[in-house]
Amino acid sequence: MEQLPLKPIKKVSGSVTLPGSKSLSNRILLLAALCDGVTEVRNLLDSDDIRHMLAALDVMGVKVELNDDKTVALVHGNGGQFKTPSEPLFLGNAGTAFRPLTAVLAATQGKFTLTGEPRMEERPIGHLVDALDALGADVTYLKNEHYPPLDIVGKKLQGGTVEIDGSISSQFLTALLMAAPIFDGDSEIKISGELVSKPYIDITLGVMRQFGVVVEHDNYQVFYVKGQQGYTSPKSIMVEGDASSASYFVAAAAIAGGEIEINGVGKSSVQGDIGFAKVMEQVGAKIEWFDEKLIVKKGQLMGVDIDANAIPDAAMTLATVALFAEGKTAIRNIYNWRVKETDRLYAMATELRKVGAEVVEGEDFIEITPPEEFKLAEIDTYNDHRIAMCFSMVSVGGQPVTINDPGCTAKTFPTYFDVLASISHH
Ligand SMILES: O=C(O)C1=C[C@@H](OP(=O)(O)O)[C@@H](O)[C@H](O)C1
Ligand SMILES: C=C(OP(=O)(O)O)C(=O)O
Repeated sequence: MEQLPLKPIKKVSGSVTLPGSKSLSNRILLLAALCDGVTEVRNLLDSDDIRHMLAALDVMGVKVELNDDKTVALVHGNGGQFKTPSEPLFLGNAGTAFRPLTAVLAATQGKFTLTGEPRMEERPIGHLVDALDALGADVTYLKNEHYPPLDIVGKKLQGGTVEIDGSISSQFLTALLMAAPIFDGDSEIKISGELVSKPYIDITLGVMRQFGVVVEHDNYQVFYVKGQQGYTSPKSIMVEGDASSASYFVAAAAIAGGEIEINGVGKSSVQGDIGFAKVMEQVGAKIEWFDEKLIVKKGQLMGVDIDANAIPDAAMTLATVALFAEGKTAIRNIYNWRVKETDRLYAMATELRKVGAEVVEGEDFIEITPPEEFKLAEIDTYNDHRIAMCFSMVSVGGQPVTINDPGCTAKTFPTYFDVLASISHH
């Protein structure tokens, strides 16, 4: 296994340009494929999660031309006339590929098998499949009930009134919303359970709007989508920078100072994870807000107690910021950390203890008290990009640390450690 020893960092300064948002990239690619005609996608993310979506589109007969650094794509949409692939669609551990493709393929002609990495087979999809079943779709579990891999025999779906449980992942609702405009009739989608990760639904509705589909809703409880609409290509579309990826640089500047300019997200961001910068202001970071840029400086950091349900990905970064804040930090209402790339509550608690923090791991929360004395540790990353990126904060705080399997950042940010090195002073 590769290991990356990180030396203590004294100061960070300079400027970073964020790679494109994972959430936007995969939504845009799929909707562009469902259009007739060509869509130019600019600032596309080049990472594993996007590669899996691109590979799936390729074997289903959607032509996508990429520029040399794979950040501009010309997607030749074929109106959703997907070719039945001769082999299973392997989607890695990309939730933003697996869930939306499940719903869209269930509603288009063809036969598809969707598989993924071993961890994908442990990530639930039952709430989405239940809703698709209720709409008359033909989706079969190939191994364990409620989990991938899946067999899908796609067909025209009529729509109608359907319930979907929103309490484990917002991606199930996102998937159903993205498929609903290609149903034959209108849909009324009712949420059961408390809808988690709500800002991701705004990302979905925003991208659908850019592709010509307007969804009405009653306070995120009932969604109304007209059938037989199809999507209309915006011709050219820009992916804004990844707000979850921004969290590491916001945190680094807040911990180690100097000043960092973060280009690609700002006050006009459509991504909920921009809310992490607001949380960091509460923690003590000094932030200047521009439309598509942030300038962040160090501050006196204090532990906070927050409900992080709306920002599950970026909130992980707060768990390592907590190592350098005064007093206790509590991150609450994050049960679904347990069903992501790994059981993130367990993994975070375990690795934070290795560096000397006192940690309480609750069923849906984590409380962190910073170490009295840091311990030299090798951090296991559980094939979870965010654990690897979060624990680089230990070095940002002036402590040496070793990151095991640093290559796992390829899921969303393959160049992360190079970018961090480019702003680091030892
Ligand atoms: O829709 C999306 O793009 C995402 C939704 C969130 O998942 P959940 O809704 O499962 O919390 C988030 O954690 C994931 O990284 C991306
Ligand atoms: C939860 C994540 O990914 P996915 O899109 O696979 O759910 C993540 O990127 O933190």
